Amino acid sequence: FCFYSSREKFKPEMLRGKRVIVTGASAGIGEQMAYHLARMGAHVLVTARTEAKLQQVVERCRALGAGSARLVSGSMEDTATTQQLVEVAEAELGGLDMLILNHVGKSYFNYFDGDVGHVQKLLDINFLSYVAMTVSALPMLKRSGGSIVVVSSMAGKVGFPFTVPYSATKFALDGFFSSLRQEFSIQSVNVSITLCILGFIDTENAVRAASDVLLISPAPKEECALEIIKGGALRQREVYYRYASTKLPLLLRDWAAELLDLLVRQRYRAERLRAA
Ligand SMILES: NC(=O)C1=CN([C@@H]2O[C@H](COP(=O)(O)OP(=O)(O)OC[C@H]3O[C@@H](n4cnc5c(N)ncnc54)[C@H](OP(=O)(O)O)[C@@H]3O)[C@@H](O)[C@H]2O)C=CC1
Ligand SMILES: CC(C)CCC[C@@H](C)[C@H]1CC[C@H]2[C@@H]3C(=O)C=C4C[C@@H](O)CC[C@]4(C)[C@H]3CC[C@]12C
Repeated sequence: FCFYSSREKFKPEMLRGKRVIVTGASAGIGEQMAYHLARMGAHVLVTARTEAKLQQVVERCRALGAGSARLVSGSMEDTATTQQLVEVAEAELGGLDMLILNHVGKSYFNYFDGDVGHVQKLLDINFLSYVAMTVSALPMLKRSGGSIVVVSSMAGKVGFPFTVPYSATKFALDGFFSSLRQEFSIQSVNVSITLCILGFIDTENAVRAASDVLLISPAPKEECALEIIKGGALRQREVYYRYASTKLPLLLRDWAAELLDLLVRQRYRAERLRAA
């Protein structure tokens, strides 16, 4: 009874007029999320480093019917970017309903090379900037009873080979945001936190990096983007996409970890990695 009665149905109208920040929106899943939000009539504020690409995304969002569309360009390593995003949301949108944290810094798909500096840099971009954005946007989200959506990965729940620095940053997100969700619950803070556990998705960067090595076909970024938005709008604690290839393998994780590790390794053709 509890299971079914708590399942509200998603309707695109849920996003109409909502004010949403999407990070990493110049490409891949973030770009597709911006288009879905635009079709639903949301006010979208997109961000990434490449201003020219963001300009095109904003134009397409307007054509698709967005309530409004704006951009802030800059690196998430830079606190000035987070500050500017929050200022634009406050001054031009009058607040914020949903913060979608999606960007990731460039890494390599190969054996860990021992570069500690790269791990540090990736933690700054993939983890610390998520924390900083959350802290800066929280007053607005508390006012609106809004939502934080954190895009993570199966690699943030299970150790996969060839993504050592990346995986560390994604595990960190789970620790931070799952702990924070508990505190919000204790303090009755009406801000939802949705952690998204994604499998292999067909974005340009991911396919280029990994498709040769992986014996898994990537899932479509358009559908992935929609499932993330749905989960955020319904205030779900976690989103699994695709469900069968993420949620089901996780059933093995705590009870048959060695078996899961073995099944994972069988899906990699390590001999095809380009020499590091
Ligand atoms: N694709 C996949 O197979 C999977 C993806 N995911 C997750 O989904 C999310 C999106 O992935 P995907 O769409 O593939 O990623 P992409 O590589 O396609 O896009 C990454 C985005 O982040 C931006 N970005 C990169 N570096 C910075 C920076 N320093 N500051 C600000 N923005 C930056 C890029 O724009 P710009 O270069 O202009 O700054 C771009 O818009 C990520 O969180 C990823 O971990 C999870 C599981 C699998
Ligand atoms: C065998 C099953 C239990 C499921 C396995 C799923 C595996 C294969 C999935 C889950 C998470 C995926 C990685 C990811 O999160 C993000 C990126 C960044 C991108 O730029 C390059 C591709 C990469 C490394 C993905 C590669 C494929 C991974 C490991």
